[in-house]
Amino acid sequence: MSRRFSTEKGMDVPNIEVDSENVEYTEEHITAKYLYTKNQVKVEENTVKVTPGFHKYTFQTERKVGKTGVMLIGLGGNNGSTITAAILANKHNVCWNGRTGKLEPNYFGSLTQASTIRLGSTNDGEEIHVPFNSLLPMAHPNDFVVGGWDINGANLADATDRAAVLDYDLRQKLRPELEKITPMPSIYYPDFIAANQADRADNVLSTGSKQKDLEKIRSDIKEFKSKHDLDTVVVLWTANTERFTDVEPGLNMTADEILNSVKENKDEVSPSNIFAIASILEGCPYINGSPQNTLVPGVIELSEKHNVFIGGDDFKSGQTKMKSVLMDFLVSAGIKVEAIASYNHLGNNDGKNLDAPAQFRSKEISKSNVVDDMVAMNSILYKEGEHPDHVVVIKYIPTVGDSKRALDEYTSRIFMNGMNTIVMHNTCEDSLLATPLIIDLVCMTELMTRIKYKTSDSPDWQSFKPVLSVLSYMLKAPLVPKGTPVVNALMKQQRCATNILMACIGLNPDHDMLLEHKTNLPGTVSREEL
Ligand SMILES: NC(=O)c1ccc[n+]([C@@H]2O[C@H](COP(=O)([O-])OP(=O)(O)OC[C@H]3O[C@@H](n4cnc5c(N)ncnc54)[C@H](O)[C@@H]3O)[C@@H](O)[C@H]2O)c1
Ligand SMILES: O=P([O-])([O-])O[C@@H]1[C@@H](O)[C@H](O)[C@@H](O)[C@H](O)[C@@H]1O
Repeated sequence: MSRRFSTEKGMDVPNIEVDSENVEYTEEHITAKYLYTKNQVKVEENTVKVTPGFHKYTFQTERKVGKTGVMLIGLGGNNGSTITAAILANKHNVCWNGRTGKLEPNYFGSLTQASTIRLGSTNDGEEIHVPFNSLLPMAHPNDFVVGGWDINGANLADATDRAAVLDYDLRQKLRPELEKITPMPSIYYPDFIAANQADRADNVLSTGSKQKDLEKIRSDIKEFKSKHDLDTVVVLWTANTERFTDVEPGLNMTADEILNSVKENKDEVSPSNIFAIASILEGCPYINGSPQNTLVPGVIELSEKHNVFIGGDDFKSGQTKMKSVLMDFLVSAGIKVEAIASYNHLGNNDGKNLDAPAQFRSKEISKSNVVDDMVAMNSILYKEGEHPDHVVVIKYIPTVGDSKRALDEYTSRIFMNGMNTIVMHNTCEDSLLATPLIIDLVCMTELMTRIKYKTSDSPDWQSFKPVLSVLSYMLKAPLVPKGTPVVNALMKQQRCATNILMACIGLNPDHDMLLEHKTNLPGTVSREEL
């Protein structure tokens, strides 16, 4: 049985209050002492020695959610225009007539806005699940101030019509507000995106140098922040997929190198490199929603020097999201996936840009590496270096527009060398699946700017590491701090995010054991009595 907390419009989400001597609530902060348990493993020849570890943290979260701005690079694109329109529709509860009658706006598909977390159970066995965004004070998308840049100058009303993602009636109702929004001119270096995008580029900066481009973007961010009196600005790339840049000494291996490469106007510095640098220098978190390698070592070092969050790469919205669930299920079940044929066709401008080999290659990389961790976790099935055959195909078929058709075939070896084939057809409404992730990326990033921690070894408050790997759930190719394992399995990523939020209010992670229903549960003890 599970109680339903209504999150109907106008109803507040439940107020979570943790009753523990280890959690303190003040006007400004929630401060929680947390015992982090971690098994330390040591492999000695054929012996695996495991030592249960206990690590004391104190997390502190600022309760005041600041006024949050979102600056989208690619504001006029399918994702950019759709998220802007959807926020307006939700904020003003704009309903519209669809094929099936009156339709209401929602944030379905967003982890932070439409998922729940199991807190535990009551004494009479009632399971209590609460909205994800009720655990800690979080920004609400309705309150986002949205702006940004685009190499195309269409206003957002024309852009949503061009995208044709949202229903016509809704677009018409939102037109008066949307047409007031026009993207700021952006950086356009033709070599980085497909040549077929050239006819879109009518709203480009012409400062004459990459250094001046950097200075202009920095001033755009400054001006946006001050004009709207913002506490936090998150800059997010949802512009076209760029080709990969070279990564080499002297170019972008260190913060100084990449700053010098900008000054020296080097060809290999991409528009997205410049946006990332500008954001970091303005103290604004930068998120890469596309697959290109914007976050080169020099940009990462710059974020570490300035202690500014960065995250990426490539929204995990449909076909890859399904892959990161199916592969986890199959391999965890001891089923050896030996071939994955991953094809899709789409007809939006993203698909048009990906029709060019260099841009497709960026996407192929992010879509292919997603199985690596799941293969690596089962050496019974896969020998050292063994991988499933895995092909990724993307074709551009204008007729289908944003309604991407994904066709996947998983061929696996099963018991006694039988073979099993799973075929899936998944109509991924690309922008309607990706834009809730933009909300989650911004909400989680803004929250992380308000969380500090200290430990028994380091008594000074510090923030999480600048490479924000807690965002992995939303991303195909998660960027992680050096030396960190890359986790792509979707449920592990979701548990990671959920349990970090639970830890920030001093709660235990949900381990699914439900011993209370399998044994006679003993009374609770304090940690000291353990
Ligand atoms: N399901 C999804 O939609 C999904 C999933 C994962 C990743 N992505 C990535 O998100 C990005 C956007 O997807 P989309 O469907 O909105 O694409 P889109 O082509 O509709 O929008 C991209 C926008 O970026 C603009 N642009 C290109 N270069 C720019 C620059 N240098 N500065 C500013 N604007 C620039 C274009 O004019 C366009 O309006 C793509 O890179 C895509 O690969 C999308
Ligand atoms: O997230 P996902 O559905 O696996 O991947 C999608 C690709 O299949 C699609 O071809 C591309 O246009 C989108 O940008 C997105 O990356």
